[in-house]
Amino acid sequence: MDGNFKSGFVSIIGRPNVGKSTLINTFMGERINIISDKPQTTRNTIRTILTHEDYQIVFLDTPGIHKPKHKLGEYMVTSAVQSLKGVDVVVVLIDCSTHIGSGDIYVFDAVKNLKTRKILALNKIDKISKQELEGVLAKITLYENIFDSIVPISAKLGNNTDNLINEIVKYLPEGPMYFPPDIITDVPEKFIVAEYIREKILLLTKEEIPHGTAVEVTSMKERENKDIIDIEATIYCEKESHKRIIIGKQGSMLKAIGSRARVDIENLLNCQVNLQLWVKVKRDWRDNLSALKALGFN
Ligand SMILES: Nc1nc2c(ncn2[C@@H]2O[C@H](COP(=O)(O)OP(=O)(O)OP(=O)(O)O)[C@@H](O)[C@H]2O)c(=O)[nH]1
Repeated sequence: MDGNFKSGFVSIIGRPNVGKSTLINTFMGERINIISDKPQTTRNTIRTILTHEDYQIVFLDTPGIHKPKHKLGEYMVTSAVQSLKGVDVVVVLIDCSTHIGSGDIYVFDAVKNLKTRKILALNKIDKISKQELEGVLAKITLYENIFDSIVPISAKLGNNTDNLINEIVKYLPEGPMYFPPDIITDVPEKFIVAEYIREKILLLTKEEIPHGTAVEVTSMKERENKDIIDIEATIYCEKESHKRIIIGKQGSMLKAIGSRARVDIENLLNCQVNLQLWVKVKRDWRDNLSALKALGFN
């Protein structure tokens, strides 16, 4: 570098499940955003800040772009497209281990006319052969004029992700440090704690339950003179039958969710945690605007 500090905002977009959160976590070397193999895991735009002596990148992790089915879906798409305005670089992520289809083309169309610099990152190359990658690259030539750079990566294994960072930095303007160097996210701890709990629900329950849940951390208190934090959180679900599943036989499911979440939260907060979980039914919360607001979706 020539000594001039570069900084800017970078949006990572792509259809659900392509690996956006995994990529940010790999860049950061820490688990910040929740990851699951079920699509539509990320609901809010989360800012993650990567500071290096020569640059600072503020990543915006956006909900996957997809065709909205209900109000929460609409919110997620609006949030994704909104985040493209006013950023310095857009990284479009696709999963090249699956067929490049209308979902990806929908994303290409969404960015086509943006003046912003655009990088296409072909993710999950660890899942395909060299030959298959060549096939993907050949197919992509149809769209390559949309992008300033094309970079194949494996977000999960960290393959070629340094190169992607270099490409991003190349397009960043000279600028100030927006956040102090030790700040890695502007999301309150409460939100991350709630996301960790939701991640365990996604991991441990099946079918319609995961997307019908929201988690609210209602209290986080440090015990006086003790290195222990008491946390209370409420899991909202849509039906009585879901509530029964989330609680499980004699509370076994809730216990499993709680103990796994607790390990992650203790790592995050670096101290002992006492976690109390409650389950409540809030019918149709996904279509209810005031319920969405109460749960932090603005
Ligand atoms: N094999 C492989 N799997 C990956 C890679 N990147 C992500 N995954 C997996 O793909 C799944 C989805 O990853 P996420 O990072 O949650 O995807 P996302 O795009 O943030 O998903 P949404 O939040 O739903 O939009 C997870 O099971 C990841 O482990 C990769 O490079 N290789």
